[in-house]
Amino acid sequence: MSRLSVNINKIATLRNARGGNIPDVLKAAKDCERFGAQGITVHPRPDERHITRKDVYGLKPILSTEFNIEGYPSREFLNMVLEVLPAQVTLVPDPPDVLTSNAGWDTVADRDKLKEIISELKKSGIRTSIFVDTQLENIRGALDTGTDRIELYTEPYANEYSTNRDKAIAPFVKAAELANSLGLEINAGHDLNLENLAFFNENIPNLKEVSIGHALISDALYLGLENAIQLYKRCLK
Ligand SMILES: CC(=O)[C@@H](O)[C@H](O)COP(=O)(O)O
Ligand SMILES: NCC(=O)COP(=O)(O)O
Repeated sequence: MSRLSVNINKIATLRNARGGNIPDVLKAAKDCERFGAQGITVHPRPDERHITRKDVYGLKPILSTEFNIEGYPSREFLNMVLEVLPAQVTLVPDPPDVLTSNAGWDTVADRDKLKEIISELKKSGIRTSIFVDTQLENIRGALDTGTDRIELYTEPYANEYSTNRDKAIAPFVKAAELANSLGLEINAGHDLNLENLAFFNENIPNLKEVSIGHALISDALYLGLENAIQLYKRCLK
């Protein structure tokens, strides 16, 4: 069964809109765990538009499930995660001003840089994952970086799902089969939702974990957080 890590960025977006502490991001993270989340994901960005450094430090001691921190590996980011020591760090190649993540790593061109960073993180006992698209050379290249896992960037799947879901899933199945054969573990995320998640999970062999934020928190406005988390988990059975 694949595990659900709830990305709480959007709860912080709402909080930051007024500058106070409503909603309380740390409490929301604990509530997500209580409602069944098997992990909490955050993606602190340099402008702290949602998750702040303070949130990252505040979350670590209170979480009882897997803490996954995503981000671009600037020296500042690396120093923070090496202090906080989450269970998993997901490296994402985002420039600082990007609206949201929109590409995976070029694992061939960035191999040496990724290798060095991944080795540093692994020495501290942190599991590593790198955000990648489905190009097979990027999956093969991921192996050379020494990463434990890849996170498949699922926006192209989500975009095509409603027009042709078989076509949408095909490159992901190929990428997952190759990753499995290389011994790379597989996570996935970006724009997964209640409509497209079950089909993705059914078709991707050995999918370890999905991280979902935007759609799940949006659904929670209508369904409530507990119901939303339970409905997403049902798609992962
Ligand atoms: C790597 C990834 O797909 C997610 O972390 C996504 O980038 C969420 O970030 P935002 O919430 O800032 O859009
Ligand atoms: N790694 C993907 C993630 O954490 C959440 O992405 P999204 O569901 O907000 O698109």
